[in-house]
Amino acid sequence: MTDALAELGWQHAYSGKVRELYEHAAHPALMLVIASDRVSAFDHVLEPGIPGKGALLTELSRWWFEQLDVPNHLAAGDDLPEVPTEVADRAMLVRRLDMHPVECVVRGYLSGSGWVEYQATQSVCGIPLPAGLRDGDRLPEPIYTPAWKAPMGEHDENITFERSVELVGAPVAAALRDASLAIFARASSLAASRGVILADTKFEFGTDPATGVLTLADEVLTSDSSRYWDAELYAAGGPDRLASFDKQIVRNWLASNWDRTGTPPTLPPEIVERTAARYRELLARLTA
Ligand SMILES: C[C@H](c1ccccc1)n1cc(-c2ncnc(N)c2C#N)cn1
Repeated sequence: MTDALAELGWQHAYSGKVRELYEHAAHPALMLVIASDRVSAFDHVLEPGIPGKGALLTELSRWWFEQLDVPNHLAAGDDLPEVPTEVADRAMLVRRLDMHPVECVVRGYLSGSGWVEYQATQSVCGIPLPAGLRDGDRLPEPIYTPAWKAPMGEHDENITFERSVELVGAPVAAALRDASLAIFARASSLAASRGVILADTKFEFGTDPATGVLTLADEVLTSDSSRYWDAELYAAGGPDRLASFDKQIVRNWLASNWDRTGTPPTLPPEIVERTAARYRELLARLTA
């Protein structure tokens, strides 16, 4: 695949856990984001990949970009560089932005790093919350809980809104917050109409150097950048109420087959296929 990319002038620029970023010398204002079939859990990239995951999450990002009435980084126009057919269904051709070093996290429910911080401080990112909340509880209203983008391989660090002002300046910090909360409201409402809870998500924004417009970047509202729960399971309140729509099968299998030391075991074919089916199901339910 990399030969086909190189033959078309694409040069590898950056590797994430599950995605790659490419540049093109003849098209400096464009970049290519390619999603792999790799899946990560417990901070490990697991083997084997999940067939179709990259394409399914790319399709979900594209669909959300269409649903959201905000400027986004998807490239359009005539003189676009060719993308190899081998990766086309899991690739996004995007405009190069001046990226802001803030992970714009919005939480409608208390979970993950928010739950950890809440237990210690009864707040998240400096936002005080009611006492007595449990892991997975719905918050009185969605909260904006930014994080500082840590270097590759390190955990992002939850920061206060005031710290984000120091990082990007007051006007951009306020615009990031307002845009993130507005998009989350729209997306969580649409997901709810499909019986899916959008518990939390992470947006990334940049400023378009050609126009100065704040622009939604990266992947958007995928199950890699968001927590999606099944609304019926959540309402039932059972042990699966916080089951990640796509990764719970993997997490449950690892919990019973790995002691969390060393590298995780290879996933058996049945777990791989059931997980692939869940990715397909999530896309089908959200985009129905
Ligand atoms: C974190 C993320 C990433 C993606 C894919 C693989 C590894 C990392 N990333 C996105 C940019 C980026 N830079 C300039 N303009 C853009 N439109 C984008 C985007 N999207 C830089 N890094």
